[in-house]
Amino acid sequence: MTVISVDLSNRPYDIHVRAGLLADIGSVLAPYARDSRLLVITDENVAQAVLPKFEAALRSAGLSSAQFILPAGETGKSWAQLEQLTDWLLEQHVERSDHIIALGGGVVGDITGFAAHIIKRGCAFVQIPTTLLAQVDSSVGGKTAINSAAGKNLVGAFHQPSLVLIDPELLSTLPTRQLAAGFAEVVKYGLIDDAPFFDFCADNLDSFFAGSPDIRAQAIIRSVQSKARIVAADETERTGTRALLNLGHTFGHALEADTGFSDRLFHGEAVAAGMALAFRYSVRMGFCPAEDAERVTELLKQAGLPTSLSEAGVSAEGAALVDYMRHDKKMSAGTLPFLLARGIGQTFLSNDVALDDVAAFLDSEV
Ligand SMILES: NC(=O)c1ccc[n+]([C@@H]2O[C@H](COP(=O)([O-])OP(=O)(O)OC[C@H]3O[C@@H](n4cnc5c(N)ncnc54)[C@H](O)[C@@H]3O)[C@@H](O)[C@H]2O)c1
Ligand SMILES: O=C(O)C(=O)C[C@@H](O)[C@H](O)[C@H](O)COP(=O)(O)O
Ligand SMILES: [Zn+2]
Repeated sequence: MTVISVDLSNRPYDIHVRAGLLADIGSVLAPYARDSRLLVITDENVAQAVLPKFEAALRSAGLSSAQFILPAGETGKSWAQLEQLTDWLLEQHVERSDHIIALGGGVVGDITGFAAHIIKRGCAFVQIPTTLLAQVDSSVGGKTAINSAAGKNLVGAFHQPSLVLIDPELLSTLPTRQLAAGFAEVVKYGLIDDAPFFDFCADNLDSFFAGSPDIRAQAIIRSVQSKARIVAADETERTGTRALLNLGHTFGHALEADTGFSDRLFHGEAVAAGMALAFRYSVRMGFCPAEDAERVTELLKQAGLPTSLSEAGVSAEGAALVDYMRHDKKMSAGTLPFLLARGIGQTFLSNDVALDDVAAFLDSEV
């Protein structure tokens, strides 16, 4: 087993990564149960694909669970679902000292973490991520949120999990399109500050998608190590370091909004198109060699991901997309800091981007 620590001074926690971990999860979770019982939040697909094995593992350790099952997909991250979820937790007489279990993808993890943050003014939670995206990104770092009418993740809180348990074997039931969406956030770590990891992703793409346990484990561990390092350096995105994890997201969240936060464009797919756009915009600004932007687009395309507005199914005008960006949480005193790149592995935050120019760039892309 690989254990990665998130070294936060006042609330450090561990991430366990091991193929086959699910079978032993009962004994790992036993210390987090009250009266041998756990409160588990999941979604309808995970309830089919993973929950039976999860419950069997709990039973073998003498534990039982009560479950709240969200609808699958981004609609699960809504005010309506948050209300139902918090009502259910109260019906279950959740206590502040309880650890709520998030068993699922980023949607389950984000809303469970937010519910845990607000219920009885805060209780603990454990992340058991079941998608690639959640294993490499959303389960680590404590960003929790729901979406609102104005945009993505606009209502939320920083609330760190107590423990993250990653079993790469859970990806065996994940549809290929979801695997590719998660792969975009894996590639992101290479693009931020780890060019050799970008090369690893390119060199091992076929093995990764073919299901090589070794390559998948390496990709997950390296991603989680990057995320843990960045989060520990800037837990609440105050210094600019954590903002690096937002590469591709200012464009991506606008694309998700334009496609209605729906299965027309998954989050990871929007991030892929957003990263390709961020690299091309960096070329336009004179920061990045065109060749690097082309390599980024090529790798994402090979993974089956969208790399342009049209491939993302977006036909909106640049000005309309920029209007979504005005809700970006990085916006400060009328300026939107933008993640740009000087090349692969050389992402930086720029305060010199004019939104009118971004709109013109987007119009030139169509
Ligand atoms: N908090 C963060 O730091 C952070 C980071 C990245 C993304 N996010 C958020 O995460 C969300 C996207 O997460 P996601 O891509 O995991 O989407 P998701 O949670 O919607 O899961 C994708 C799909 O896979 C299904 N699924 C999950 N596990 C499965 C399994 N093992 N086998 C079969 N099907 C399975 C789900 O039911 C769903 O239909 C977005 O809302 C995004 O904003 C948050
Ligand atoms: O953990 C972070 O910080 C990230 O930015 C990770 C992103 O992949 C993730 O999608 C995050 O939810 C986006 O953050 P937001 O603050 O733009 O909502
Ligand atoms: Zn993301």
